[in-house]
Amino acid sequence: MASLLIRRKVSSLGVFHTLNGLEGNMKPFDLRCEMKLGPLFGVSNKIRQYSNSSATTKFDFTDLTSPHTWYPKARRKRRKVILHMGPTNSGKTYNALKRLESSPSGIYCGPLRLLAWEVSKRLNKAKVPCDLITGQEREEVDGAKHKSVTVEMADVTSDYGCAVIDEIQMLGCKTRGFSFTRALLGIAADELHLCGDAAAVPLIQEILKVTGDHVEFQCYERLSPLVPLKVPLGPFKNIRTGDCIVTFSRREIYKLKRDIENGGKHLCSVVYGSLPPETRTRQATMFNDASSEFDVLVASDAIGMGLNLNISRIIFSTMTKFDGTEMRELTIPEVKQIAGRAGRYGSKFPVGEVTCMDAEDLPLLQSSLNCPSPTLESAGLFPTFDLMFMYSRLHPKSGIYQILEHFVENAKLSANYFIANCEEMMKVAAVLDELPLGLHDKYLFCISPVDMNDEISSQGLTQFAENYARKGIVRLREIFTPGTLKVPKSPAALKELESIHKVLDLYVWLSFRLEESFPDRKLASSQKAICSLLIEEFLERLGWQNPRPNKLRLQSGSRSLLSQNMRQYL
Ligand SMILES: Nc1ncnc2c1ncn2[C@@H]1O[C@H](COP(=O)(O)OP(=O)(O)OP(=O)(O)O)[C@@H](O)[C@H]1O
Repeated sequence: MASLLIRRKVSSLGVFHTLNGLEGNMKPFDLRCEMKLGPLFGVSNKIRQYSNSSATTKFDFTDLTSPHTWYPKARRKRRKVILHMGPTNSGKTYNALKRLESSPSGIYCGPLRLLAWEVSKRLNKAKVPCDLITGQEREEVDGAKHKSVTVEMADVTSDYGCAVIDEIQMLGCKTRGFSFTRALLGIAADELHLCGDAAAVPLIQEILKVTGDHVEFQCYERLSPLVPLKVPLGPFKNIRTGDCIVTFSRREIYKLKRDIENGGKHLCSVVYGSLPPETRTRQATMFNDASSEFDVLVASDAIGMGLNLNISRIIFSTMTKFDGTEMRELTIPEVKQIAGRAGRYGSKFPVGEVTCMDAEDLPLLQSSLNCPSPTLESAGLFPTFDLMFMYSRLHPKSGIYQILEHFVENAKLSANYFIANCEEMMKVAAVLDELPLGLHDKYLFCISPVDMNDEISSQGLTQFAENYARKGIVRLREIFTPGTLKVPKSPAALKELESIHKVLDLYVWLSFRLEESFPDRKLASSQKAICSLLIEEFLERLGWQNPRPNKLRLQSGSRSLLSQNMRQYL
């Protein structure tokens, strides 16, 4: 029987997650349904507690209109919520962390592993023992009553004196926003400090109207000026000490570093998302240290949040980035966030400057800095495990893929919320359904922050899929008549093909993502490409529609070469 407090460790991905069993849905509940479900997972008393005994309305698992009721522990408190709102470099986080430090217990939830890492270091240094919990690591400190976590790891089952959620405007993020919403609604703290852009204020106020919390504001002004320059950088000889050139791919970072260092005047530190925190800190320290020769920084937008660096001038090498799906222009908040790193208060440079490498990018830079960030309209939401579990008991044949699909298609939401973009989760879900795992493990794998830009976690997941892909290829050789691609007709064989297809498809997708993020890696590209071609063959011959046309992005040269070689594998 499931206990109310489910606490598990998924060691293969280093994920630790706590979930409050039935977090309580205070909706009318069909008692017949309770009778059926309650004994199965030992929560009938809990359900009864939140159910209306006179109600006869059928319980609708896809009704997500009152997510605040999922967190009874937080609802039992009248939390004091302090909104620290203002531009970058205005001291919002500084003030919130001061409160956290002086509180008898607390939790910091940040958007980046590096920020969680910095806050835990800072608190421990200030003799406030603090655990560090992220998707990659769990470092426990003796006697710690404080935790510094990435927001996905926020604990909604414990009581805290103080909690800080940094960069709260990210609750509008399509993919990760739901974790910020969960932390906002679910953390049971006497004081909850929210730091971020003022664009999130109306939405947060709306969301908190129903929680009974007491809301206060602290508004901030930038602590040092930021000056947009009217001229672009021009040639690399114009680079000077304290410059930070921002670009969005690792390949481009190293190319810029080479180009600048070839000029013979500067050495460059580099900072990007997938560097281990220790390495990033070393690179940042070298750059911050006036006596070091590394006086220029080349970085990705990983410097955009929270990091305090001695940057005098931010130079955008481009104003477009690939966001995992397409190339697009930087958004206003992204431009502000990155530009805001120049001239940090207390750094060597009291005034920050910002420009672009190319003159044609200047108008977009200027307009983005001059416009207020668009007001956030809605926050991400994702059903809790309890809701999925209950749904699965009534539909025992559904895998997690189908359950997710059902929730995405049928979720009922209030105007303040949108359902999280589950595209990536569903790709993982499709593979998980082929594996002998329980629903809870599958759920954890799906919502785990497997950062596909992080080499270790993405590689882990890819290897996981690869093993199954290999088995799939072996099986394909058995199913197909050697030398031909004649498709068997029996429903069982077709079903099997469909599941092999799912695994191969996921494997190929993961491999391409991995290669995109880490171009230096030598992946087994021929095997990957063969999988890709097999998938296309299946789709064509079975008349299935390719759900992601053009996503596999096989170059045409290697395509025809592999097409020739493919038959030997069948
Ligand atoms: N009262 C203060 N005394 C000393 N240093 C301060 C004070 N307020 C802020 N700072 C310093 O100013 C810098 C910017 O502060 P902080 O990181 O809190 O800004 P922020 O508004 O959260 O910015 P961002 O949104 O860009 O992360 C930090 O280096 C911080 O330590």
